Amino acid sequence: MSSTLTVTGGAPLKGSVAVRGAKNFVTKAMVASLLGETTSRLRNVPDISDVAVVRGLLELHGVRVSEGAEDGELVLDPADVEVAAVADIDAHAGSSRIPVLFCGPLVHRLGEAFIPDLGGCRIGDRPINYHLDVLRQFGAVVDKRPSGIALSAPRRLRGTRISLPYPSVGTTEQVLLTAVRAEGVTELRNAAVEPEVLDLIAVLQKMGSIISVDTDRVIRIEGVDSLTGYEHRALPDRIEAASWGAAALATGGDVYVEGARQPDMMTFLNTFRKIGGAFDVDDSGIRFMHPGGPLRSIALETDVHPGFMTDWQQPLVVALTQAQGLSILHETVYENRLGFTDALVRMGATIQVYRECLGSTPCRFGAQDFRHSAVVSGPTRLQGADITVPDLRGGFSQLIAALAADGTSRVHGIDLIDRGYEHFAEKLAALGAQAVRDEEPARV
Ligand SMILES: CC(=O)N[C@H]1[C@@H](OP(=O)(O)OP(=O)(O)OC[C@H]2O[C@@H](n3ccc(=O)[nH]c3=O)[C@H](O)[C@@H]2O)O[C@H](CO)[C@@H](O)[C@@H]1O
Ligand SMILES: C=C(OP(=O)(O)O)C(=O)O
Repeated sequence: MSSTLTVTGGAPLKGSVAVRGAKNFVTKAMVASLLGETTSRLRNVPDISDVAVVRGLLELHGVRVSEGAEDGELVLDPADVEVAAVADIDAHAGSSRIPVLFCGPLVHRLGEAFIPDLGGCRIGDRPINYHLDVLRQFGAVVDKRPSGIALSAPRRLRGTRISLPYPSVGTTEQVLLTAVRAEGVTELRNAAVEPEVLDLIAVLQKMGSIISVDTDRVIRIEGVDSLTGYEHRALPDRIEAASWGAAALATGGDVYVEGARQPDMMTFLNTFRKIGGAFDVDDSGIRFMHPGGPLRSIALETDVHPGFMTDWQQPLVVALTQAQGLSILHETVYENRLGFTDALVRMGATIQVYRECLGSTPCRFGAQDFRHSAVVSGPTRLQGADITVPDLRGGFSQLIAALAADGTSRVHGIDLIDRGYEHFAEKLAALGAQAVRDEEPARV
């Protein structure tokens, strides 16, 4: 089955929604529980499908996962971690990218690991060469097979000196989850320092790790012999929060996002204000508003933290279709994250996609054949359309376009949006949107 949302647009979103823990942190903290000798408790866990996928994979490896006393609390007991059957693991292939982070913890615990083919959003090639290179540096033997990757370690993994070619979030997490129980010290240069990475470091420190985050993207980890479980409240999802902010702006609305946290969203808020959006920060969240009057076009370049997040780009582009003049967009993190604009063009947006780097800094994709820059010309009225969502953020972006558009849209394949947006159809209803979810046979 695949789900469809029928959206009748044209009305501003107004009201309040709450965001819980970040998809891009919670799933990693769940994996970290594999490293502990005792039970972990993770709070503020959202009800999204990526959490369910990681839970299933942990359970296959013998971790007992149950709900805690508090709503959104997971209790993870790793007392009986075991080697899972490859056939069972195979069933998880293709649904999430998190399995690759099981490598270090499983190799420490069991001396071996099998990782299925990865899923996640198709927004580029998404190789895992950095991951495999760092695992080899720690002393793991990596064997690529048709259905996944088998890892083994003839002896305990050893700390090492690593310099990443690019500050990859996932590879930084791979290094952290592996180095904490390796023998000796690991020094990681050119590390990612996204807030979700820092929250993972906080979890690992609670478990007994010794990790310092130095200046200039250098992280030092002193390996220890054993770790305990942790208790932790996940940081809020700054991508979901920004997505609701973008939806408020594009629809001319006013949305209070309970749980949104300003320090993690500074760069988004600056951009939001430059476009002409207004916001108010209080102790419990952020209110995002369209203050009336025309929106302004901007030049926008995505980058690693503290730059403008690539995951914010897709939702915000819809607001740019409503801004006066030409906005220039340069996507520098993923080579193929502008495909979602095709549907926006069908809905009446004027967006031209280019292979050249249109930003101030030439990026890794400039010399290659990737359509990774765009010019958005506005404002244009959007019309409802039949859309099949291409990926998680692109899908939410198209949903925003449907909400801003005149007429009715049918948005197919919204199960992809369930990966990272908790109960979004209910939240839309709470904001006054006319959006009805129904199931239909999968489209082939
Ligand atoms: C589950 C999760 O947390 N996903 C986030 C994570 O993805 P993820 O951790 O997969 O993203 P990375 O930071 O690793 O990827 C950044 C860039 O490095 C490249 N690369 C990465 C690894 C590798 O082995 N080889 C390689 O070439 C990628 O193709 C991409 O061009 O960070 C991204 C960048 O903030 C976010 O958009 C994703 O939402
Ligand atoms: C790209 C994303 O996630 P993933 O890495 O899980 O595909 C995202 O959250 O936008």
